Amino acid sequence: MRTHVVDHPLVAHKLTVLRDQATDSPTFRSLTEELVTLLAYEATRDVRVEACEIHTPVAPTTGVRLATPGPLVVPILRAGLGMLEGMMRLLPTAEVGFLGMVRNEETLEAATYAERLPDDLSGRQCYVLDPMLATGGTLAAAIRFLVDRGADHITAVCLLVAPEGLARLEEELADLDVPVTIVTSALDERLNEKGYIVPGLGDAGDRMYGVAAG
Ligand SMILES: O=P(O)(O)OC[C@H]1O[C@H](OP(=O)(O)OP(=O)(O)O)[C@H](O)[C@@H]1O
Ligand SMILES: O=c1cc[nH]c(=O)[nH]1
Ligand SMILES: [Mg+2]
Repeated sequence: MRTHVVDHPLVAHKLTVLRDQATDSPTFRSLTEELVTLLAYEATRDVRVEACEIHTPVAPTTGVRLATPGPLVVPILRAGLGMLEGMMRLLPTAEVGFLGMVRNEETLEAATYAERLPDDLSGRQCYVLDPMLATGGTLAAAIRFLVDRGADHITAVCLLVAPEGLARLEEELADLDVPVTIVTSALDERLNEKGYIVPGLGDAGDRMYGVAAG
């Protein structure tokens, strides 16, 4: 597994505003989109392309286009939904599949409550969107789900990751022979006793959409 922390002053600036508890929901949502577009530029460095012949108004030439089948973008509901538009700005022709997952805040175990994805992901490159990689339970389950369906290349885009979550992914996904890359704007210090990332930004879903029951 490879982890890439994007080192760019605009990423750091936007992340700082997201972390600030004084930032309101509309600002949080629009900054998330902007930040994800910057992360998406790095996350798509190895998006699959194929050669193609075209004619410019002046001469024939060889270029590249996205390979077929194209990438699948998978936001993890709820909070991953707030990252979708930022990603689609760079991959407007990508297909989108949805996974609804929630972490039990007592046990910290992840559960899947919704799934809307192609049945067969053979040969598909998948981009998973989830703002927070905390204990890693949610992302580990999501990645295994996609690989079990046939996905052969996984990139997860996360606003923030915790060292504990990265270690869990390394351990739980060690048996996969599919390349997994995590692209993030920061590797934070640790988790607190409630499984929240420190310093983090709080509950990403709540900050985007309001406090959810349960
Ligand atoms: O790494 P983990 O410890 O599994 O935690 C990370 C998960 O927690 C949050 O989702 P949450 O369960 O709060 O659902 P929500 O997006 O609906 O708020 C976050 O968006 C991740 O999906
Ligand atoms: O810090 C955290 C941890 C899990 N989920 C969040 O939204 N924030
Ligand atoms: Mg939440």
